[in-house]
Amino acid sequence: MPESSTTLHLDGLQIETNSMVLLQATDVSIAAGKITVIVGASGVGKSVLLRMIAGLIDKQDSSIHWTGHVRLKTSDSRLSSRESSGKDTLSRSERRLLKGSPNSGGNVGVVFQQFALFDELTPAENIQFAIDHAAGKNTATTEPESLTSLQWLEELGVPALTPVAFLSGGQKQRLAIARTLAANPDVVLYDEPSSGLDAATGRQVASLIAKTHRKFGRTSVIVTHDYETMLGIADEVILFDSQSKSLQRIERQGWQQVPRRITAVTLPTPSKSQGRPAIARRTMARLESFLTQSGNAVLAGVTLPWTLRPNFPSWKWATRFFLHYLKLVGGISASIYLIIAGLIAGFTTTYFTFRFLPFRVYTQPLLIDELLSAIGFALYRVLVPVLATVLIAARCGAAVAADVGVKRYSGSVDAMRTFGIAPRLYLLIPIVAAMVVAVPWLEWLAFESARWISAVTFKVTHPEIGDFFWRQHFDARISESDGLLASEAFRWVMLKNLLCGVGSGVIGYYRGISPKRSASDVSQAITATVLWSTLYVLVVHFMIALLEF
Ligand SMILES: Nc1ncnc2c1ncn2[C@@H]1O[C@H](COP(=O)(O)OP(=O)(O)OP(=O)(O)O)[C@@H](O)[C@H]1O
Repeated sequence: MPESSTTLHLDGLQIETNSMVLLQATDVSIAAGKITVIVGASGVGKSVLLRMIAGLIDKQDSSIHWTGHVRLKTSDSRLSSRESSGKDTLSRSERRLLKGSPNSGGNVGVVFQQFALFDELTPAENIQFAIDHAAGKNTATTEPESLTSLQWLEELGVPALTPVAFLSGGQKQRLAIARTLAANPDVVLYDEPSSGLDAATGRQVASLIAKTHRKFGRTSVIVTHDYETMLGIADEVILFDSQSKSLQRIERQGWQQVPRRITAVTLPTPSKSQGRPAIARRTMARLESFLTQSGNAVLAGVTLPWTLRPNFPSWKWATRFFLHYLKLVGGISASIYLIIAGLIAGFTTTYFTFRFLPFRVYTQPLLIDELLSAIGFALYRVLVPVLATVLIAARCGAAVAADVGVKRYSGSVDAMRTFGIAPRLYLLIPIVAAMVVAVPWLEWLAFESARWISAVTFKVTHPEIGDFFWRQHFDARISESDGLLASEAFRWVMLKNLLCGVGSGVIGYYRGISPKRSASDVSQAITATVLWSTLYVLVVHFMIALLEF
């Protein structure tokens, strides 16, 4: 059996939330190559501790504060090379997130309670993703694994052809374990691996963890309140004591007493500020969150060009995510949506302009050619761009916010971080690139539909005049003499498309990626994206119109 030589040290660790202390300054070492089970009552802070060890809680996090250090130490000289070989793809804020944590290069893998799998990828692709991002790592385990993704699936008994969404809870759990191990981390953290499973399945999961631990040899840490299931496979047990708020190592002879020593968490008495009327508290919290998010939005806008530098760890995966987002924002449903919008705009402008022309019998013969070129001009330069980009901002911005929000809520974004990958690389940049490609395409579809229906409408309402006349005048002020693509009009339209598309994608991304504690946070992110991105698009059109005309 290969054995990990990596010990995990928690030095002077103190963790508190805004309302209570979870852990008093604590020093603990977690033995290399062993299974350590951390048990504690529900709500004592086990998941927060695990997220902290995994480098997923920023020291500047507004709701959880921690001090102290988490260190990985190998018994040979390989640690230093591991630390310096961590893939440097993280943005400044993400590097700050991992500062003080050992997980800057994917050294600590996490099997998340909610599995945190990528639903849009197949089971094999989920594992390949981990393998590709573990490649080149100088491992501290004695035998680096070189299984292929299909071998991992076979090893853990996960069906290769079933989409991730259709796997059972137990199969997802096994896939999550396989994916974490495939990334070749030194330390594997398991977050409540038996939660939500019946007793028999919980025991199966425990023996699977023991089996993979024996076979692949990592330092394993299981955080659980299900001591009955997990004590059976433990080498070491640490109690997260809710009274003393400390981590206490329990010697083997004391394990039988663990159930008695797990005591329910005492909820904190409300502090003075919490004693304020609920409405005042909620209003203050909302105002604070609004100001923080507005500040973050301005900062994100200013640093965007730097954030978008494409230093991908793998172009293959960047392309894979780009294609996912291209389908999401520019696929069939979005295309049909924009075609319908174009048809409505083209029909209404053409039909109603002539239908409600004042003193029609006299004015139409005089104005008909001018009116047609004005309709063409207005549709091309203003109406279709405004309509299309507003609809795209709402439809595609919401799709982006929903996709990223669900990834955030389900833990997939955290999973990416534990592989040492900044989410901006495979989420933000592919989203922006997909918008840059999709928005001109969707706008073109909308305009061509408007143009076509305008011709049909004119032909039906003016059968005596005919096609040629319509074409001659509708296009008169669109393409000008230097050809459509080289024309100034085209450049203005493209500028509006790109500004609106990129902005809507960025708003959707940042709304989606902000912390999500419940499903309603995801729906709020979607609503806010629709609101802010449509408003942003209208402002862009207004500002550009001032320059353009
Ligand atoms: N992001 C956060 N901001 C503020 N408080 C938090 C946050 N996450 C967790 N808490 C609080 O920290 C405490 C510990 O939560 P945690 O989820 O770690 O408990 P746990 O021991 O894992 O419980 P369980 O076994 O029921 O999952 C809870 O009171 C929780 O409300």
